[in-house]
Amino acid sequence: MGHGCCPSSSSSSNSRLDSTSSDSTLISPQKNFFALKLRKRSNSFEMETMKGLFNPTLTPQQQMRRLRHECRYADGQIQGVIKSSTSPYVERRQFRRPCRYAIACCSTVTAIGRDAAPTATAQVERSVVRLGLPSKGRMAEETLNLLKSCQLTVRQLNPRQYTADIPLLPNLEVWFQRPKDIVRKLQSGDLDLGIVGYDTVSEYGQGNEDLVIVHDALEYGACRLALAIPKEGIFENINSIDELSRMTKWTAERPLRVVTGFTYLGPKFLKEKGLKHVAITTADGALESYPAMGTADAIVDLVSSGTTLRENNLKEVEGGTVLQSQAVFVASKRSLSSREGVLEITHEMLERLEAHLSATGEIMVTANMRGNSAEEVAERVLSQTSLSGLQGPTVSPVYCLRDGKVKVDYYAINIVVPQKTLYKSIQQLRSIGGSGVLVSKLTYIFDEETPRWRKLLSQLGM
Ligand SMILES: Nc1ncnc2c1ncn2[C@@H]1O[C@H](COP(=O)(O)OP(=O)(O)OP(=O)(O)O)[C@@H](O)[C@H]1O
Ligand SMILES: O=P(O)(O)OC[C@H]1O[C@H](OP(=O)(O)OP(=O)(O)O)[C@H](O)[C@@H]1O
Repeated sequence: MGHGCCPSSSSSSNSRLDSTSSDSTLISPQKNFFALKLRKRSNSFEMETMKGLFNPTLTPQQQMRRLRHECRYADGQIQGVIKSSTSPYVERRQFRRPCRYAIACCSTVTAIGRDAAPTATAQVERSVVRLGLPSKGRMAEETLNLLKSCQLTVRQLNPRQYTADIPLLPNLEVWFQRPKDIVRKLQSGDLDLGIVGYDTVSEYGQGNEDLVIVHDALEYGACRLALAIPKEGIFENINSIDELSRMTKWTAERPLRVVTGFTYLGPKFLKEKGLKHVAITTADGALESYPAMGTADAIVDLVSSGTTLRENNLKEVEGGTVLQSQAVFVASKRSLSSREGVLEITHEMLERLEAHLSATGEIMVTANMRGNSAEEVAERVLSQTSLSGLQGPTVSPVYCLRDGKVKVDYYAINIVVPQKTLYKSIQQLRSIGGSGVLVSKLTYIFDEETPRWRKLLSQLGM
């Protein structure tokens, strides 16, 4: 596989391309990596950079087509020449409309067929660590918000770009991908870390032992994968999975028709539950409409509030929950063990996530209290049910100067209390003589060493 870059894009026949500046080409030392700079001819200071990775599952032709498409999105008027000089595939393309931009591209794209499996063999050499985040959909925004709350703000220069970074973690690249692709790319080695729903890890990871859950409860994206059947008709008296499996109606000729987007977890679950005559069909959305349309008897789909099921006259049954899900932090064991920097970044991210999540919903309360000694003040505080704090109150003397002498009349107390019981805590503090109460938000609560980190190390055999 060659590596290098083309000179700035060559001029086109309409000679309006201006790309003599070396700035129009950005060279990445990584293989299979492309980088473009789009330069506005009239204003050489206005530049846009696009970075990306050649997708090994696409042919070079498909890849270049996608690249052209992306370039157009970067600016509605971009026209130019795309050139890939060192690869087996070289494209020179002129666009019809007048060119205002020059586009140069360096690549080492190789002719890997579309059907090439995303296995570890397709892994590119790189020194940077890669984190996959959901590019869109219901997980995207909350993922970015969570990272931001942990001071791991993701910086995306252009909303159409698939890459971004986290300034606090310099050796990390962020890749925005569809949740299922994050799981696939962790397995193929194209990503090292990811944040997705546990349902997605389970469905697309299919028990792959290389995937390891680093943090299993990021506290958003909560839902469950569940079997649901119509409330009425033949299912009126069926309220459990056992009752469903005992229905004599289902035969090899007329099986229970189940529609699901979870074609790995769904059938596996039904088999484990002893349902013998089942025909699975797959669909992408609006599964709840299938039973009413008569195209399925049951569905296996995600449920969170249950509204969609209710509105479509469907019900869950006892024992019909395939799995409970929420957002998780997942990693490739292979990357953790062998790629430099992955373990360190994982540790820092895990510590920040845990400390932030521990602090969520907790409030720091500081107050002054008169007393004869720290012990006596502590006793008074501990006599109140809502003032015990995480490990008990911190009580420290407040020194003041009186008649030329240092005296202690007051003690400052610090306690962490749940936000929910804040008002009760304040009332209890006042009742034991607390005054000057300050309330402040907590960013992190760092524990000694997180059990999740110890568990991860043991899973890695460390
Ligand atoms: N009520 C819900 N319905 C569906 N997903 C939910 C729900 N609540 C939380 N989630 C989480 O959000 C994820 C779905 O996000 P999204 O809809 O963006 O993904 P997707 O449909 O898999 O995306 P794509 O179709 O582009 O691959 C689920 O995998 C799950 O973890
Ligand atoms: O229990 P509820 O809160 O009603 O949520 C459940 C619904 O949400 C999801 O659909 P989504 O809105 O993501 O659309 P989709 O089916 O097209 O993916 C899921 O597939 C259910 O249909």
